[in-house]
Amino acid sequence: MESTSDQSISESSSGFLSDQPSCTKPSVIVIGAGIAGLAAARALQGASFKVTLLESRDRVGGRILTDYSFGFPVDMGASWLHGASKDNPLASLIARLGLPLYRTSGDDSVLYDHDLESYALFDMEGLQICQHLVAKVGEVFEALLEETKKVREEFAEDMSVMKAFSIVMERRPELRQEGLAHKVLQWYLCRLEGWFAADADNISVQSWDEEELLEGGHGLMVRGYAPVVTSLAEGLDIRLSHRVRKVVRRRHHGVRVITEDAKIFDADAAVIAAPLGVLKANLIKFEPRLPDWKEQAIADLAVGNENKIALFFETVFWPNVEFLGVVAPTSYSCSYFLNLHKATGHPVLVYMPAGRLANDIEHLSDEAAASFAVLQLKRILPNATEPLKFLVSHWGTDKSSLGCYTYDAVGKSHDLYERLRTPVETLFFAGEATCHNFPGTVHGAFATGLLAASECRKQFVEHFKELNLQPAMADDISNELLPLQISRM
Ligand SMILES: Cc1cc2nc3c(=O)[nH]c(=O)nc-3n(C[C@H](O)[C@H](O)[C@H](O)COP(=O)(O)OP(=O)(O)OC[C@H]3O[C@@H](n4cnc5c(N)ncnc54)[C@H](O)[C@@H]3O)c2cc1C
Ligand SMILES: NCCCNCCCNCCCN
Repeated sequence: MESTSDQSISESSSGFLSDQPSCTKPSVIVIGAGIAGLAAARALQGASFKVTLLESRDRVGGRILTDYSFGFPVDMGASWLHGASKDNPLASLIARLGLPLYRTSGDDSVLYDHDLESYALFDMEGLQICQHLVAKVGEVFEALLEETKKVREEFAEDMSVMKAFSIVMERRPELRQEGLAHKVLQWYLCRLEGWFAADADNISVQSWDEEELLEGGHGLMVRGYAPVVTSLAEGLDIRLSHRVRKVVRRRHHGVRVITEDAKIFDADAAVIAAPLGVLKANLIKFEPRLPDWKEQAIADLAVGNENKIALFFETVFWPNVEFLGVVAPTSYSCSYFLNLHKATGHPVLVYMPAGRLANDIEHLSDEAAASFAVLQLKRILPNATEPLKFLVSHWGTDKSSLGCYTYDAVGKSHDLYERLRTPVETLFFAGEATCHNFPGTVHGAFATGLLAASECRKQFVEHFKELNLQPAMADDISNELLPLQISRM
């Protein structure tokens, strides 16, 4: 299947497009060993395909990255299961692996993965803000969001969430907040921007609430997400450090995939499970070019940024709450720290900037980024100690991600996710950016991997009748019902 120069090309694809039915196994190349690529590869292998997974990094998991250098797991990418219930496509796997969850929020919270059960908000002078004010401003924020729905019905043209807010404030001056309440409102906005990984002046008011939120609230993966990807990767033919640079659709021989060091892989089909950021930057060339509608979807979907700065301290010196926040006059200057001690018992705070702030911090050295996070902490807890160790993510500039996850930009339709997913001949597309219902999530990406596998199998099933290809849902990732282990109900 693999060869190393353009001159000596191995012809190992089964000749799917020839007239004769084939009795050799159909072959597929999956590009990208994130959760979507792993799910697709596993399901296709279970369906009797010969599967080769090409991964640019020297590890699997993609935007799932559990770091163990503190001596215990810390997720530097995804860390929540959004929708901690049996309806989640990942629930059965997580339950079977016995991975505990710590629920940080119930359903329908205005803060998505948090609620107001366990937190401490401070102003820049270190004064804690009374919970009554926080709850009251939360209600105002919800009212503002509700009012933006009326605005979008009135205007034919899309606009940003920020612009819609300002129209609402003009009309409903009683919703405007002054002084400390204004700063708390900015903090709510900062958390909305964190959820979408984009600034409110870039998020579409038409589409921001199109995604589906599964029931069950939001559960932190207490032992990290790594065991999920490790279990999916088991037994697969994964070629690490294989960065794909070209995908060629061939007339009679399926697909040829070429890596940056000129290795060539031929197969009957390919699943493209590389991140949208990578596709947008044209790091993978398609020959012939992808159809216009597909190129347009790649161009029009937007990728945001969110990073994590994990600070490992000798001891806990902060309040025993799930998160700490700093309010400020603009959402850009607000801060948010996740207290991992609450869920895991380890003295770690994770500072999470998003949008423009995440991009700006990503241009700093890791030391400067960690100092910036500690500075925000010292504003509210002047006796904060220096961390023993720190970790800094770089999702926006890492050329294997080039962004954190997808969001709906102003003037662009939510249908683009489906367009990005739609196959082109023998090319199937998977990944969070192809998920209409749950974009930007682990479970959404996982579901698209299974879907791509299922569509790929369907395309081949007629031609490979004799082989009796199995349904493209491997037994070990089926919907067996085991209960999730969840604390903080
Ligand atoms: C900071 C952060 C926090 C998040 N928090 C959460 C959360 O709490 N809960 C949640 O549900 N989701 C969260 N997400 C989103 C979630 O991580 C993603 O939606 C999901 O992991 C994406 O999976 P994927 O398989 O689509 O893409 P990826 O995981 O990015 O996989 C794509 C793979 O393709 C590889 N690749 C790239 N280019 C090439 C190439 N040229 N050739 C070969 N391989 C290539 C990459 O290395 C990668 O392994 C978060 C993301 C980030 C960054
Ligand atoms: N409160 C911390 C925010 C962590 N970000 C997780 C967001 C995961 N995806 C959101 C999907 C939005 N479409």
